[in-house]
Amino acid sequence: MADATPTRAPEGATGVLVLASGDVIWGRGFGAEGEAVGEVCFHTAITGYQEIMTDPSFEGQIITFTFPHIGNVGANHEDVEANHAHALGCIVREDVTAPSNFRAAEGFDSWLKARGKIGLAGVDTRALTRRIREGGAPNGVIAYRADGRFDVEALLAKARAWPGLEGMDLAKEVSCEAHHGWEGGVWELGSGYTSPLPLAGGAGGGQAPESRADLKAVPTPSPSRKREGNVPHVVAIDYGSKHNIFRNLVKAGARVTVLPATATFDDVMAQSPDGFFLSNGPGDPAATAEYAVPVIQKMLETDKPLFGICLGHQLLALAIGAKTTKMFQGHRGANHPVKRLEDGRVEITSMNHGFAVERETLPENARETHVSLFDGSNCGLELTDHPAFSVQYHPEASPGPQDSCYLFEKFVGMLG
Ligand SMILES: NC(=O)CC[C@H](N)C(=O)O
Repeated sequence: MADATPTRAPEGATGVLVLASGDVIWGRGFGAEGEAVGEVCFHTAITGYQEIMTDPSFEGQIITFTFPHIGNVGANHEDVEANHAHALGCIVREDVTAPSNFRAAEGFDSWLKARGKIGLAGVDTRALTRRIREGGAPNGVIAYRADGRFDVEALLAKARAWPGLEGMDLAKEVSCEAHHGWEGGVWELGSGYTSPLPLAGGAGGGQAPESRADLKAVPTPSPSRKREGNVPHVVAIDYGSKHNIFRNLVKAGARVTVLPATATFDDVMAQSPDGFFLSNGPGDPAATAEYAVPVIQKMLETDKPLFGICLGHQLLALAIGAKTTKMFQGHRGANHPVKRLEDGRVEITSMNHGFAVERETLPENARETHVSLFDGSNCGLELTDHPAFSVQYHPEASPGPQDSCYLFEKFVGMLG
């Protein structure tokens, strides 16, 4: 890593990462040309780069993949967790090779390019990861120019001017615009996405990929259809949700209606829910809390069950008076062990968070249910006076292990 001086790119370098500290890391650009500023984090998952790039929780972040071979199974139309790619870009060790997989529809390079996302290859990702582990997740700019001409001073100024994720509300920006019904279950080998509920227009085989427009075309079931066929109705608040959460709720037997992050309590109740779901999402939970917490507090005044994941967990904690804090480097990977305190069982989980709930601030009516076996941080809570619980990790996997899928069944089972 060299000091930031306005230099020409070294021979062959078409991409660069400029950190706010002044570190300049050269590499080879791929995907879309351009530049983007955000927080640089690292992710330890070995598979699932498409799900990771499309996870809306990564809005505002540039992902360093610690696994050296990223992109070699290409990209397909199914492994997406939202209708857009949300991570700003990715940093990888080896160049992306031609895809080799029966499911690949195109290369990872062209997939990123079509979504305006920047890739940087040829980086010593171990050194960068060590830097993040020791110094915390830095702000930085990732840039790709095929002609290799960069104004490093300007990129550095941009990295330094970026205010950082703390205090930033991004949920509103990635949430859906209007409420819609969710259709479609989980993916299965051989059949693709299952569709336990009929799809709009009679199309079978799961929701169309990467098309929020298609989702909007699905008529929202009228509240009068609530409990139709004894299917419990979950109203989910979309703070930047991953699709696999909704697929798992459907698999567990629920009907799901998705509402925007800014939905009011009246909007929620107009859907006649049997239970509430609070989704994952990007940014600082304390910033999103300004409009989310009053709604959640009203939800807790009803007798209906509530379940939250990741940002949803943090927002539930804030709604009951606890506090959240920015973590030093965050947790992002598909192998994070978590201990379930009730019986000591260990769940290997998928994680992606940069903020955490401060356990000491949990009120008397909340009980900690899960802790991280990596650093002891809080990973779950339940209320003792209300049927509400939440987890910091991602039981829906995508990517990652499915040890914690039982939580969807637990929640839907509570809906009575
Ligand atoms: N995956 C998530 O929901 C992330 C929550 C929050 N934005 C965090 O980084 O901690």
